[in-house]
Amino acid sequence: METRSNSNSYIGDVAMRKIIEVSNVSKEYGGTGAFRALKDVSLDIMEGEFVGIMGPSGSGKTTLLHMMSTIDAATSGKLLVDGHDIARIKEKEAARFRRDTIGFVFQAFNLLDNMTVRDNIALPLSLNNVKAAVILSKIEELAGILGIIEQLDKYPYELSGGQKQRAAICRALIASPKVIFADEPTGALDSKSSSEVLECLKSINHKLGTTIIMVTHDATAASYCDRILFLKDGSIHGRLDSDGNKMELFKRILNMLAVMGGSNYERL
Ligand SMILES: Nc1ncnc2c1ncn2[C@@H]1O[C@H](COP(=O)(O)OP(=O)(O)OP(=O)(O)O)[C@@H](O)[C@H]1O
Repeated sequence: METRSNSNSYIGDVAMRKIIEVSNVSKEYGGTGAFRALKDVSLDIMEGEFVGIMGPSGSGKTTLLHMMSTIDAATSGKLLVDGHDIARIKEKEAARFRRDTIGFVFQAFNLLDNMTVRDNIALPLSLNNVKAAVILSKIEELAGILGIIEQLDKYPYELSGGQKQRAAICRALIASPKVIFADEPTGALDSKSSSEVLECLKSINHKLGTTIIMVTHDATAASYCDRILFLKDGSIHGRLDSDGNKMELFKRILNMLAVMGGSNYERL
């Protein structure tokens, strides 16, 4: 995540590719001029980053996630995802683009209770007419990384919350998306399950190079990120970069939230 520039960035000699480019994006709900949930937001997210979005309730976190994940359209401004201007591509192509490029993880898991975990994970690729053998081997590989091999033939209601979320992450990854958008992925989990899920997200970020963008209220969850973007009243209020020390970053997050005025922070 970076401030705007016209070219890709470099670390050493390695070019960092922008996967998301948000330029002066605003979002108004209830018709133009009614309520500005996002105000002229600009940011870049680089391929392979694990980025957190924090801010008080109502600050625009989910709205920004919906804009970047193309769930909803911005009122003004420009948004490029993997170099594509979603507002300019036809709806049919946009649906395929989303399917191939983006994966979602939600607080409520959204698994189907009448299908096994394996079938839940396979669903996005089954709908894409991918061969069964390819799907099954991909599921084994991902379930190995996420530690849910033994849960594959169970039904979601037989799993713990953490196992359900790890299954949901597998499903989000099955079509090999470049970006995973996670909206409060640990919001419904106890602290042990939260850590397991966050370790899994970190692991897929490292092993598969998947870019992860995560909205969270939880400073511990955010401390797993490479960078954190803080929203307040629909604008970017601050940014923190990790130097690799999770505990140090956690303290800096708490300081940032204190400076921002955390009166409507429910869970810190
Ligand atoms: N569909 C909508 N119609 C009207 N107003 C909306 C809509 N969605 C969100 N808002 C308003 O926009 C503002 C930002 O909402 P958003 O959900 O993005 O905040 P948030 O930071 O994700 O909050 P929370 O942490 O409580 O989930 C809020 O004031 C909210 O009431």
